[in-house]
Amino acid sequence: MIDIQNVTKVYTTKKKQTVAVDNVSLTIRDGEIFGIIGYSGAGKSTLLRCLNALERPTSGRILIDGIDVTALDAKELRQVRQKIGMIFQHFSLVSSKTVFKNITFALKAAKKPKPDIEKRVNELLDMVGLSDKRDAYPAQLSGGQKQRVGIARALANNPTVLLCDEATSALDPSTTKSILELLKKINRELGITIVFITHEMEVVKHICDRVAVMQNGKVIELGTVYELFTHPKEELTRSFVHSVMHVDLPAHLRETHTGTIVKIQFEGKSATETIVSDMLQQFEVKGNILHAKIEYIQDKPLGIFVMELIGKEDEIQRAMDYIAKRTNRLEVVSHAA
Ligand SMILES: Nc1ncnc2c1ncn2[C@@H]1O[C@H](COP(=O)(O)OP(=O)(O)OP(=O)(O)O)[C@@H](O)[C@H]1O
Repeated sequence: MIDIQNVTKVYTTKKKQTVAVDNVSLTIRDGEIFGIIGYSGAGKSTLLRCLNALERPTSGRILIDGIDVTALDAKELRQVRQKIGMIFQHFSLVSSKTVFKNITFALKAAKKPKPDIEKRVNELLDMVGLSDKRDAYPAQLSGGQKQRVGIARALANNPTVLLCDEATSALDPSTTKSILELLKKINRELGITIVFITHEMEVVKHICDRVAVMQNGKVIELGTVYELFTHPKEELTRSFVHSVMHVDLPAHLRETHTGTIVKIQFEGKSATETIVSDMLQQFEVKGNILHAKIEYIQDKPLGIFVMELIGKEDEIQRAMDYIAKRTNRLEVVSHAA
């Protein structure tokens, strides 16, 4: 378990003081994939770097499996760091060394015997699907392959925690997906706790169990990914959710419609029920679907429908009340013209 207790990090330069992390407290459970999302400058990297003591907090404590990493001397820190792997946005590979050498580096640093090193590197290359690239140099690899080497290197010493600093931000969408799938597999099969920082809600949706939203050094919202997608409380969280779930209508549709336009959110069970067709059968209204999107988040459905309801005013109201009762989430986008 990672227990972050009242962590503050202040950078002091000649000109100014920056509070990069502002009194953050979080508990990250064993075996979960925990996301930290925020825009540039929110303090995500600084907080992540505090977890493996690349940065020392100005105040507060971080306990990893009960060990206070903020209070270790250099030797103790080296030992603890072997249990905390890290991968980076720009991979941080040594360009003059082969894939094999890049990975052995971590094992040599941990003073592993030579025959063990050879065996372990082959295992790792197999795990990340790069056995055929053992003798290639980083320049001969694609971005996704470089990140796979980064992952193999981070896992070399069997860490219990893997820190991911914008690990897919330099990759295209399909390569991002394959790296996220690999990380999920590692989490599932090896039970490694993953902390993933990102500015992309799509990534959070794909991989995380829980997520903290950071702004100006503070955690402003925390919950399971499904909770945040279905009931975002803060404006910033809503805008992150909107970036994935957006169902904006073209302006001309808003202008030319004759009926009442409603937006309906279906969550969990309600997404699998025949609510719309029941409504159309029970009330004298016609429904015209203008926009619809269903996402599966943590394997649970979340649907957003934008519909135009056409009929008499009181019948539309009764139809809307019916849907609101069964879904709890109905919003009138625009009244009948
Ligand atoms: N070494 C440093 N010295 C001074 N200020 C720093 C240092 N590192 C970060 N900062 C400042 O701390 C704040 C938080 O930066 P941080 O890199 O943690 O944010 P972030 O959310 O990870 O953003 P990004 O994704 O752009 O890295 C920013 O205002 C940044 O300028």
